Amino acid sequence: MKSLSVERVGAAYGSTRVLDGISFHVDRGEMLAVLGPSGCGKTTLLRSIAGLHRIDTGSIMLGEQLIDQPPRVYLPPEHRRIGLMPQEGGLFPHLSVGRNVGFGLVRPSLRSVFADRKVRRARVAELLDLVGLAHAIDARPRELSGGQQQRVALARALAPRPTVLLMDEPFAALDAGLRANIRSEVRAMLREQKVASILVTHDQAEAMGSADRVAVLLAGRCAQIGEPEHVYRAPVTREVAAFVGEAQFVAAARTGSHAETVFGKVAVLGEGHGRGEILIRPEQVRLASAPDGQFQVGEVQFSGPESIVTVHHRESEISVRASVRGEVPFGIGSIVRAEVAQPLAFFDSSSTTL
Ligand SMILES: Nc1ncnc2c1ncn2[C@@H]1O[C@H](COP(=O)(O)OP(=O)(O)OP(=O)(O)O)[C@@H](O)[C@H]1O
Repeated sequence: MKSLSVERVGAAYGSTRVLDGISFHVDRGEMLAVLGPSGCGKTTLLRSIAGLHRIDTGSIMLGEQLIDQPPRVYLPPEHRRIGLMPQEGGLFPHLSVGRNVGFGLVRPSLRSVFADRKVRRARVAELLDLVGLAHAIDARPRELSGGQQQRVALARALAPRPTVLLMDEPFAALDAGLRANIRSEVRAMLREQKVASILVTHDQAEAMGSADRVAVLLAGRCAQIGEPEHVYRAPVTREVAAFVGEAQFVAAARTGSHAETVFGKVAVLGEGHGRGEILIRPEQVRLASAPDGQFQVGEVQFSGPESIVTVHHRESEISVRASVRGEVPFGIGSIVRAEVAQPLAFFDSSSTTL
């Protein structure tokens, strides 16, 4: 069941177009991550859905309700059942944790649901319990850690039972370890509460690891939307490929569903004929010591559980980076054989270049 449908939405600041015909939907309990370079319009997209920025074309539906369709329909933010969780939590420092969580329950559109003070109190207690902070109800935000403050912000956003939760870089201020924990807790809670959500992030691993689907926004357009693994393995353009992970492009000549490359004949996605490039991710390259190998090790970069090994093709200018888990069994100058996991994405010479 669709919780949010965005159809051909356009938005601008003055004469500068920022969103250009964006369409997607988010199902109940589903998380969509929006990835894209700085300035591509991610925040504007969230603000438009929340009603904080007026769109100029297209339409937005919340469940079955049309909430935006210029110039006729525009439901103000306080009447949209949409929660917003900003980067820094944005808690009110002078209010207790409990009052922060209860803040959104007194808005006019919720008067009928949360009119009774007892009902509001019960909802606040329920939410604080859900995020594991029932004991902190009377504390001030400054008495809590960064991670706890983000959990309060989540409780506050969820308290009014929003249909959709919008999160704008919600974990950016947290350090790496804490971030991974909070992220999976939040994901589990949203799934359990069946709240549809949109997560805006710069962090590719965060998007890939927590979202059900990923949308890549480039210059105000949705370049690709799909399951994380699909977007990663089968990006539609070189730009998308480079945006969702380390992308290496290696010359190839395609015949049908195969291509000739420095790795030999490889299977490629799709069919066609002509010159172009295959996409290779570092973890798709497998290296093995072999005196008759075609590659020579140029550099070994240790980085904890895996190392990045750069190998040079002995008969061309081509180099690729391979990720090797654990101990690297060969040193600089070693001759190795390189194989790639298939099938690989293929881009025609004529398609967009980076
Ligand atoms: N209030 C504003 N007035 C004019 N231009 C704006 C305004 N807010 C944003 N912009 C411009 O609109 C474009 C999109 O901005 P937006 O903040 O939506 O991008 P973003 O993808 O969220 O960027 P970031 O990842 O850096 O937060 C940018 O070029 C930005 O400079």
